[in-house]
Amino acid sequence: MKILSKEQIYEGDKLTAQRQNISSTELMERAGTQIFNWMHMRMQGAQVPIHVFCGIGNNGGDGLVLARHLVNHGYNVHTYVVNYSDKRSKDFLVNYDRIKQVTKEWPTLMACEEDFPTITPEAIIVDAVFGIGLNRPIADWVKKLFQHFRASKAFTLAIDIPSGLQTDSVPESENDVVWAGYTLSFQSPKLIFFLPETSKYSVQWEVLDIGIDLEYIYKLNTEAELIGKQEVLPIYKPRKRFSHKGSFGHALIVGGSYGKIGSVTLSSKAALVSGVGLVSAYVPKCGYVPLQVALPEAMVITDENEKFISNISFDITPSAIGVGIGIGTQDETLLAFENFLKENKAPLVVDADALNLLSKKTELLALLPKGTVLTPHPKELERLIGEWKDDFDKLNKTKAFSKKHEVIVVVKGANTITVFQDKYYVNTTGNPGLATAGTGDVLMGIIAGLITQGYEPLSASVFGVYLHGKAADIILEDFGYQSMIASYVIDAVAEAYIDLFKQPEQPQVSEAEQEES
Ligand SMILES: NC(=O)C1=CN([C@@H]2O[C@H](COP(=O)(O)OP(=O)(O)OC[C@H]3O[C@@H](n4cnc5c(N)ncnc54)[C@H](OP(=O)(O)O)[C@@H]3O)[C@@H](O)[C@H]2O)[C@H](O)CC1
Ligand SMILES: [K+]
Repeated sequence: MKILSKEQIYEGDKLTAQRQNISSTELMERAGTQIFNWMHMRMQGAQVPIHVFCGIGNNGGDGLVLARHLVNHGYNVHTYVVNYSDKRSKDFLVNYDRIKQVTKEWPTLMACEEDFPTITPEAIIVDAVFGIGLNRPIADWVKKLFQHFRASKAFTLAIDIPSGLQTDSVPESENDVVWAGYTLSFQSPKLIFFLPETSKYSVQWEVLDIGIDLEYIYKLNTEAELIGKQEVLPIYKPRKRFSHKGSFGHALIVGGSYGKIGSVTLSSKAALVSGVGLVSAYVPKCGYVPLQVALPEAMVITDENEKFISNISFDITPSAIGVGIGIGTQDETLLAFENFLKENKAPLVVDADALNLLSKKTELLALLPKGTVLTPHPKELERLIGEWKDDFDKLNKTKAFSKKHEVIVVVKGANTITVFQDKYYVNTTGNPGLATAGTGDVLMGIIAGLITQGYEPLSASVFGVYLHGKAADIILEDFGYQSMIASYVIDAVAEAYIDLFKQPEQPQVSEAEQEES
């Protein structure tokens, strides 16, 4: 799913109105009605107090449409206009008139703290104060209103985006923002739903379809894309009936040091379950027995050194190489890595300590083949690109780094983001159970394994991140967040592949809709 910028969203509204020959007021009616349908399906007329707080722009206008429908359906609704400016939008005014026609209880105008209503914890707050039009610091009393929402402990439903957030920046203080339990977003999810610093403001989100012109969306090139099953299915390469193990390449996993051989075992096994034909592991001598015992499917090549890698040399021709897990940052290993990079022609995935070696000697970056995949966790990323001010700065710096060195950077996190050239691929699978030893080794093995099978490095990264997260989601039911370990994730990769071809569940249909049909 494409993640549109604010400018692209406004453009989509305009084009839709033109091409469908509807007014912006009608588009707002669709938006507000969709929110109403969503609530009505869940609430079925329940008399819970609903407080709808509307700003004076189009986000507020959506709120007024919703409030009118709630009134018309007999809900216990209170509507407020948060009067932070005199410059009301045209469609806000149209809907301000319309709601006055359906109720004697006109919206309450609010202009200072004294106007705040009491909100009980069992009430529902609808936040339609600011949408994507927020463009400057917010008045103090409005910030206080947001804090009043939070202090009430009432369930908060944000329309389009939690008020106080902008689509392309991180707020200065968490007190300046509405903390929404749920956000119903129009047309496109917002990038801030997926970034570590801003995702907490919208615990859950959903996109509502308001009928934006499909051709416009289809042709649009967006900076960010959300990666789910629909996006990875076209990447998947079906197997031919007459294929054999030679058809799926030979992966080489280079890594390990004394006490850290397990990382290579995990990566090699992950490469195997991703579908490679052959896997070899290159480890220091001390890794020979453990690997042969733990993973009989793998072949093992040993370094001349007992405890760490000192000279990466082998006489096989791997289709792709994954390097770095458990390798350490010894000077001898750095030299071995440098010599390896000077000779190597195979596509590469670089992880863990090999990333730290790159940060230690940045000249090595020039030796990476084009399209090399780097898979840093936040600390490793910081060593590569330097400190960042906030999540947007981090993404911009990563993008610049990716362009400069012509590499793909997989920024690992709750929503792993693969960055390549001008684009962000935001993954949707995975869960906090993955915050455990060895899961990074598994991811590296899967990505290296996919490249080995002939996937382009970018596709392998996006698909690999998806499969890895999906495997973790599948085993969540059995192991929970606490007891999930990396080996179980490997075991579930098979199920993650199979899940690609499962039919989606039928959407939930409300009783009201069933009766109508
Ligand atoms: N396709 C869609 O997604 C649709 C979305 N809709 C809804 O429209 C909003 C965006 O509406 P907009 O009117 O552009 O903006 P807001 O409602 O967010 O803000 C209103 C105006 O407030 C001014 N502003 C901005 N920041 C501040 C501030 N800190 N203090 C005071 N005032 C501020 C600004 O106007 P200025 O001219 O004064 O700069 C804003 O324009 C979107 O989020 C959806 O909810 C449509 O209803 C349907 C289609
Ligand atoms: K809002």
